[in-house]
Amino acid sequence: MGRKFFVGGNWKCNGTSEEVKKIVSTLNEGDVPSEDVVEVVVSPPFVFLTLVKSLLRPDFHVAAQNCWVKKGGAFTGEVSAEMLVNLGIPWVILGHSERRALLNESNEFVGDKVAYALSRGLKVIACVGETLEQRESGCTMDVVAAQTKAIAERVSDWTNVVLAYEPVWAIGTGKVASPAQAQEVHFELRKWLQANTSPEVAATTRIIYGGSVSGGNCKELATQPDVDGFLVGGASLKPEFIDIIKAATMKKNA
Ligand SMILES: O=C(CO)COP(=O)(O)O
Repeated sequence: MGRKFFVGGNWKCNGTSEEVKKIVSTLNEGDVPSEDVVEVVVSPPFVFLTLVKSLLRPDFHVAAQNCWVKKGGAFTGEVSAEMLVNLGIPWVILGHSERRALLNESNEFVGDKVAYALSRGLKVIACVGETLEQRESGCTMDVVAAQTKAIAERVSDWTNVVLAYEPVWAIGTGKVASPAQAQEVHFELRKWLQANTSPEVAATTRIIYGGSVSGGNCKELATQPDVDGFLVGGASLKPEFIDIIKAATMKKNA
């Protein structure tokens, strides 16, 4: 089906310029599979985007962690999709659960952002995921389907979308979803795409997992048939990010 393994590193709101340079130099020295096997994208805070882009090895790419929902203008504190394009930043993460929860980004707002960013030529890592309460009350699929639906209603071409399943209860908690739990939701999401977009979109869209991914648990997660890569938080700031990128070879051999 040709879904190239995808590993994203979400640095969140971390780092000084010295720390950022150190992380980049570790990444640049890392021995990882070729671009044919794995697509690697790192996402520093806005203020470090150009620094990282200028220092980072050419086979790794850069993502912003957010962008504004429409054309720039009188929106103090926001960064527009046009600005990212202007700086040559190819990717943006949208709909991260931290923004949904802390900044009240609704499904519709995230859907609008995804559509606008794509329309400007950005590639999008769109995040979905349920809270612990939602999982425990048995509505995981309802939640992630509603989040995905708000995107699907606004987007017809999924070529430049990577869907990140990030259960909120697994983010930054050290409580990783089991490979079976991740596979179950990824399988259901793919089924949802099949029914609500097209069989082709379902077969080709990468669905990546995020939530306490580490050098220790990445291999087993990577062997799951519907896990097409990872969105890594904490571990993406450490040398073990290289090991997580290498999990791509598990997929090839799986
Ligand atoms: O939110 C995440 C990536 O976007 C996951 O964060 P952690 O890997 O730190 O749990």
